[in-house]
Amino acid sequence: MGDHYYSRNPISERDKREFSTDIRGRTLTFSTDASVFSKKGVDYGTRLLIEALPLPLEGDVLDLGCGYGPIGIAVASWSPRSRVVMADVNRRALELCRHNAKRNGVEQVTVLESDGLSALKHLSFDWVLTNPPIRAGKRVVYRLFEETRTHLRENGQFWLVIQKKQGAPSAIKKLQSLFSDVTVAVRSKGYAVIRCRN
Ligand SMILES: C[S@@+](CC[C@H](N)C(=O)[O-])C[C@H]1O[C@@H](n2cnc3c(N)ncnc32)[C@H](O)[C@@H]1O
Repeated sequence: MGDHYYSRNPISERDKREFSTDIRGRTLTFSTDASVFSKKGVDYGTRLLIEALPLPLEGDVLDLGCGYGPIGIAVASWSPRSRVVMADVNRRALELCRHNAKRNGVEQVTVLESDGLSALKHLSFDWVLTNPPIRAGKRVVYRLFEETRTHLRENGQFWLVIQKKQGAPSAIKKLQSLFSDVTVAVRSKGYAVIRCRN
């Protein structure tokens, strides 16, 4: 069985890379590796989500399924008054994320292994941000939506990006069953950035 980008302990041969990229006018440098999502550069949907956010963010932010860290690190670098938790199941991604946070001089981040929000039971957030693990399946993704709902503060916002062909219309229906206000903030090339409020 091969690795997935959502394996807990990827075993595939290492393929370490480093790239620098301009995000919202700031240059960030990331290391990536085999068995990590979008290892060759920041994913189109991820970038669209970061560009749509009303930065700087204030308060407690969760980057759910952080991968090597582009969302949480970009947000932290723009939002000195935020506290950012970055969580993933993939240990190789978490190791890269810790390295990348340091590499980009971002200090207010905590990187944690967590299946959904299971290791974050005692925490609540003003912002939850995700490019969800579609390949892990609808059951996992919808569970992440449900867990987010219970950990989002009253005036909190949940932002995610999803492709139409990967089930955006049914994801929006699921989100509408959980949140009172679900809006498509941006659409581009078949991707939708969705904002949910309680
Ligand atoms: C589409 S990738 C996005 C990665 C990164 N945020 C980015 O934008 O490049 C989804 C991430 O969710 C993680 N993931 C999968 N299942 C998860 C779960 N049950 N709990 C937390 N993270 C999960 C994967 O390991 C992967 O890193």
